[in-house]
Amino acid sequence: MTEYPFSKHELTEADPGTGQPFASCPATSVLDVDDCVQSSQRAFQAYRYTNPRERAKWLLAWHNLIIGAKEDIAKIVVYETGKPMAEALLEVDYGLSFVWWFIGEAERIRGSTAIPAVSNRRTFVIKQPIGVCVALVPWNFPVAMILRKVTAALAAGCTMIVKPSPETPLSVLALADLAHRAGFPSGVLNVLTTDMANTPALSESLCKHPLVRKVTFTGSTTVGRLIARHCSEGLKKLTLELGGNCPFIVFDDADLQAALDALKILKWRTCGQACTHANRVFVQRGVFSKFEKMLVEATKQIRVGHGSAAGTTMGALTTPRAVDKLMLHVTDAENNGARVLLGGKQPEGLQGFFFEPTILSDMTPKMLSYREEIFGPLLALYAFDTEEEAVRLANDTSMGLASYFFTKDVDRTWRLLEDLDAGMIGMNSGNSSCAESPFGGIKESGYGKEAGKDVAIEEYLIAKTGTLTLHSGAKI
Ligand SMILES: NC(=O)c1ccc[n+]([C@@H]2O[C@H](COP(=O)([O-])OP(=O)(O)OC[C@H]3O[C@@H](n4cnc5c(N)ncnc54)[C@H](O)[C@@H]3O)[C@@H](O)[C@H]2O)c1
Ligand SMILES: O=CCCC(=O)O
Repeated sequence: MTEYPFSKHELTEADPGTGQPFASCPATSVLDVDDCVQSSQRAFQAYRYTNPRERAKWLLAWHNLIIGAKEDIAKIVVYETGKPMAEALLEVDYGLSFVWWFIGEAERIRGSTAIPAVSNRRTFVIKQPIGVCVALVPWNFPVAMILRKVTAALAAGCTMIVKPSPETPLSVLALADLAHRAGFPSGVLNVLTTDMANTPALSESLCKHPLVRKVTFTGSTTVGRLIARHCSEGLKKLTLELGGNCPFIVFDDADLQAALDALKILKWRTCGQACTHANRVFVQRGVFSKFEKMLVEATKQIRVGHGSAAGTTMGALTTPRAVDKLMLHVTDAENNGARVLLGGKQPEGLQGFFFEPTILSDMTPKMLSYREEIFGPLLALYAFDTEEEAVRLANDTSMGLASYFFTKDVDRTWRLLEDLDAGMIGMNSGNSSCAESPFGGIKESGYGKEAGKDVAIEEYLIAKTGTLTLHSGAKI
């Protein structure tokens, strides 16, 4: 890898599947921020005036290069995150869906015109790129999260600086290299890799730099609050995609197999590390025992192992701190009366950051896992009796990212769509994140939308109102 022009420090990456170092890359610091932002600002001055079709063509070239490098990118993701190869490949495909979507959006940015109450006036709103943007991105979907943010910004005519999580810088560097090869002018996409020690100061400095106009962050609510504080000083436009504490409700009349299939993905994929995952699984008492048994049987089929090993269906957690957190959740639940149906500890004979797929039953609102995002392979089962109780429990959280429910009752489906407090509602559906739909939460899960028609690209645009007075010839 070519040496990064600014920094002399190194970030060492560990393979979560072995716990051993496997690569290193530059660790930049606050001292590198101004040069980087200035480079993005210079690039912006030209890039903002490129024709949208030109931007779409560059995005298309990037899209095709990513397809060509899919296996290599996925392999990097396996070693950075711990996820199995099949999941890493799916992540690249998921990421590509955003590139494809924003290729189309680039040419569909629209303003508006109107005739106001003053008859000889005409008003119009034009949309322009906001300026230099910063993406602070997490480690759980390093490819998809970056592509979702960067392609929206670049389609809008903005330039972007990406600061990847210290755990996953290499996949981002690979994507940036492909963007360069796709023809994007230098400085349109810049990357500042860094280690954990430098992350807070570097992120703060990016958020507070006067030339940065927009920040987008995906990560925990705790860090999201900090970012909002940093951005408030310069009144920067901000998108926050934060934690979930997502409820998953199974009613007595549900198609249990469909609910199980959805839940398997919403809990075990990415080793439980997704903001949209089911954190609290509420099952109505009439089907509780049956569903519990189905779940345990299905979970026993999971093969935990290194992401690169054939047959692995669940990889390692990405960070060692996640293993400690899971132990804490299991101990807390057991101490408060939960039953461990499966797992509950680290598997034997595996090096690295592993945890057994764990199912806890007889959970109650007293428990830590009820209040906090688990972000790991721990499935917590709660029994309920009535729809009112299920809705009350589901909404009993400061978060509001996604909610899911399974029922065959159409009236109830509509009621729950209206009553559940979340930005995304899965109705007899599991994870429904896709490029075509707005992604984002309410309450402490953040604000702003990524993906979806018009709304996502709006996050990277400013609106300018023009008022023209006709001094002669006005017909109305
Ligand atoms: N919404 C998501 O997709 C998502 C992704 C990753 C992590 N998380 C949340 O994070 C928790 C665990 O992850 P973690 O242990 O890495 O948590 P964390 O809160 O330390 O970090 C979350 C993210 O923020 C970054 N970060 C940390 N401190 C920062 C700072 N001061 N300024 C800027 N960025 C900073 C990290 O590099 C990471 O990408 C999970 O429980 C989950 O709630 C959410
Ligand atoms: O974990 C955060 C994002 C997950 C998704 O895009 O579905």
